[in-house]
Amino acid sequence: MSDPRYDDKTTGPEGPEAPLHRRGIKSYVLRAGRMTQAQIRGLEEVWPRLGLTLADGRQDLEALFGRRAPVVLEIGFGMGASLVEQAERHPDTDFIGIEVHAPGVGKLLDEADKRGLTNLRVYREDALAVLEQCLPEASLDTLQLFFPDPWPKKKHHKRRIVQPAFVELVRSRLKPGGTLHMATDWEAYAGWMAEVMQAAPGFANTAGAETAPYVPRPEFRPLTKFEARGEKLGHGVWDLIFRRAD
Ligand SMILES: C[S@@+](CC[C@H](N)C(=O)[O-])C[C@H]1O[C@@H](n2cnc3c(N)ncnc32)[C@H](O)[C@@H]1O
Repeated sequence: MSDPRYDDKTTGPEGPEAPLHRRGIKSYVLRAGRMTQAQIRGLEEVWPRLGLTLADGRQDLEALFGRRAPVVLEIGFGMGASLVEQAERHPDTDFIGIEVHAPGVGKLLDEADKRGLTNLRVYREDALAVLEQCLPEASLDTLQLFFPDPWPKKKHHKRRIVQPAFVELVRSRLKPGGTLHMATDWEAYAGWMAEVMQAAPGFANTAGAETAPYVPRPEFRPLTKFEARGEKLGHGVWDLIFRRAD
């Protein structure tokens, strides 16, 4: 069955000027799916320790992690393998993941527990609500958005998470000098991201003149499930890293 997030049969170019109807429009589709025992264990047994909800309200991140450390937020971590890998590789950095897909949240929690990670917390919520309601201004060192749903059809472009209002919200949650790192294997979405970012006030592109607006694939970004899937399909990959400049 075709999936509108990837089905680009009627795609056509559209600029980033399309308005963001943030209220009521979702950048995701909730899919039903069977859960493995490990995923259920993650959601039931590990969630009370590492899970966060909108009802927890605005966070004090130093109090949450019990220390002052750089904070990385990842939106849409999928099954979470790359986020777990990063948290394990960087014990001196704190990580927050947001994902709406329950099996992915369960899998991430199960893995985080098995590896004894203490520097990772998870929301199973819409990332826009978490950004607005739970994360303080100027609190993040990095925000990662890896392989977001491309929504290729023109009529679905309004469901793309990267929109002018979204990046304005992201900017407010980044510390000055903090970075927004996006990656996609959809060339048209990469161009859209670049246009949105170049028009967004208060950001500077970190790309050098040779590769701008993109940066070479950074070695520190672990291969994600969707990147591997795109590679098999022969897709290219585009990384964009913009710094909050003010
Ligand atoms: C194409 S998948 C990529 C997953 C992962 N980053 C990877 O590269 O393997 C995009 C993910 O973003 C999640 N997502 C989309 N919009 C979201 C939102 N507003 N809040 C939280 N998660 C979202 C979807 O549920 C989906 O799992």
